[in-house]
Amino acid sequence: MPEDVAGEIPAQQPGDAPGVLAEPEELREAVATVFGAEVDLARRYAGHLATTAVERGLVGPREVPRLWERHVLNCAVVGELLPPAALVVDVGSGAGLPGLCLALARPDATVVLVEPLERRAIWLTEVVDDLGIERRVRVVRARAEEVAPGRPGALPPADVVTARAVAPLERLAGWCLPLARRDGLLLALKGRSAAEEVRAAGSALARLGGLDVQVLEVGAGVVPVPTTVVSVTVGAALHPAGGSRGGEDVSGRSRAARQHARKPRR
Ligand SMILES: C[S@@+](CC[C@H](N)C(=O)[O-])C[C@H]1O[C@@H](n2cnc3c(N)ncnc32)[C@H](O)[C@@H]1O
Repeated sequence: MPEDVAGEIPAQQPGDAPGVLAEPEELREAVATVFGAEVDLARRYAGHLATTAVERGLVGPREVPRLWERHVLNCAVVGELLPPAALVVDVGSGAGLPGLCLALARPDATVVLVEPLERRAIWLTEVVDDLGIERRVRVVRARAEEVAPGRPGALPPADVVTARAVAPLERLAGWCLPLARRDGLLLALKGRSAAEEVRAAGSALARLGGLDVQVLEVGAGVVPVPTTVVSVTVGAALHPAGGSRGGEDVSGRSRAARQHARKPRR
């Protein structure tokens, strides 16, 4: 058991049946703040990361002791940037980072996890089913370019497109900005390279239709190390005809229905 994984609930080991992974004592308050009523589901997701994701090569075994701080919480705090009842498309989800963390931190959101690798998409589908959140999380096995407007597999325009560790900002923007509605956001989790990437990609972002590029820190005062996010707003140039979302989202619920939806069952 990793030294910093504490709690009454035994920690998971590769080879164990998926269960829960308790957060370290020093992160207990942060986890409760970020996940609220969904904390048990977050622990079960972390249990999957520590076992089945390691066994299937989605997560390195050395990441297990720092899953909560460096991965789950680091991603989940980005939930504070989502508008109410948002449709979120997470590009290159891998093991659900940040998409699944956001779905658990913000149960009012509907999340589409876009992941091209079959092994990862299968694992994501199994975890979504196990957590019982399939009504608000959908897994799409595709590259971002394949779900862009005009393609046969096009997704409805998202309020927010997220990505972590997928590609340099300029390439990422080329893939992600077309997936968002007009005035929607690309939120790219970028770490220390954020300001430098923004400088390097500046004129390309404008050419791609991105506006109001900002480097934000989220989770300050909640988690030990805030998360750095590059936020880019989608301008009218990308959606001259409007590009707003129609009546229904990927879950088949209207925006009004999502806004008034009660928290989904566990
Ligand atoms: C380094 S992993 C990061 C996974 C996860 N976002 C994380 O932070 O742990 C990059 C992921 O992006 C996916 N990917 C690469 N190119 C992509 C594309 N064009 N569209 C969607 N996903 C892509 C890969 O399959 C892989 O799962």
